[in-house]
Amino acid sequence: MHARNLTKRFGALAAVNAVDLDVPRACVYGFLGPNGSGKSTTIRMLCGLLTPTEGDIEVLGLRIPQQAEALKRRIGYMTQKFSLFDDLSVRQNLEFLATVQGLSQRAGKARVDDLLRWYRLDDRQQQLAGTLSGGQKQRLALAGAIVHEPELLFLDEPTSAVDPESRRDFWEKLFDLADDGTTILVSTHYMDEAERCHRLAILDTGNLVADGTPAELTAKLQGRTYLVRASSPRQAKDTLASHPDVLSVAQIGNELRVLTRGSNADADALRGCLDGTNVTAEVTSVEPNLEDVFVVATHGQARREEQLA
Ligand SMILES: Nc1ncnc2c1ncn2[C@@H]1O[C@H](COP(=O)(O)OP(=O)(O)OP(=O)(O)O)[C@@H](O)[C@H]1O
Repeated sequence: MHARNLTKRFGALAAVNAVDLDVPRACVYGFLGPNGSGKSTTIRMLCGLLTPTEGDIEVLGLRIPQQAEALKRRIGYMTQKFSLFDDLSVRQNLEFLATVQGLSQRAGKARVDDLLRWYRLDDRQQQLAGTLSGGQKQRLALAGAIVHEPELLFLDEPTSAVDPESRRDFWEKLFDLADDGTTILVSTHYMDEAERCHRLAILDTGNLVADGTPAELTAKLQGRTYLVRASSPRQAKDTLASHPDVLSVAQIGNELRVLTRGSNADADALRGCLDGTNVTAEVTSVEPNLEDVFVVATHGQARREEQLA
């Protein structure tokens, strides 16, 4: 799947701005970004639900939106709203979707039997979908999205409404699908989920601000992350945050995680910054993580906007 110069404007707002994307087959590709950064809008354009203002899209060898009709049967789409029929049973939901996707009654029944078993819903097949727990609804929605064995699956924040164990379980299912050759594009707010993806794109105010494997993205931040254990974390935080080379300081328990703008501000510079205050502190260099990548990627954009304003 490829997109070039993908742009969507709603009036004066560029919800998605000149985004280039390349998603390899059988890859779990993550889409990360703050609220309103354009993740859903991008996904909707890629699956042919929304027409771009500008740009070219090729999905599974088809030009989108021109060939969106031919794409429909080959993709699955699931959002956080799960789009289930609450008044139909678990089995009826899946059988309905199988019919909509053009499976014969026999093939549909066999496929639904398999899905109910794989997604551990076989003992609940007569239960109304509206009465399932969040995690069960999510499994049913995923089963529904893949009833026609799509080659490509779009998942728009599929785990927002479920507990951590259900999220983990859900991701196991995604990797099973990817192992079988399904390409998965998934948007998320959760760093632990982003960490699991084969590749990631970070969006901010409609712009693609970073992309690569999680390891590539974190490697770029080597030498910029520090842990500070201070006698007075709040005071140390205020002092460090005012240093021009410090991009962010986050308090985690009694420790501070400091992210610098470049390798100019090293551990000695941070210690120097706290000299002259009555705070005693221990500063150590730590490995960057994806949250750091996210902060850098989204801060950069905010800064550019400040400069433009
Ligand atoms: N149909 C529309 N008309 C006008 N503005 C829209 C429309 N759809 C989306 N937007 C705007 O485009 C921007 C991007 O929205 P989008 O839903 O793609 O973001 P998102 O990254 O998916 O956010 P979230 O994580 O909150 O779901 C937002 O400012 C939103 O208000």
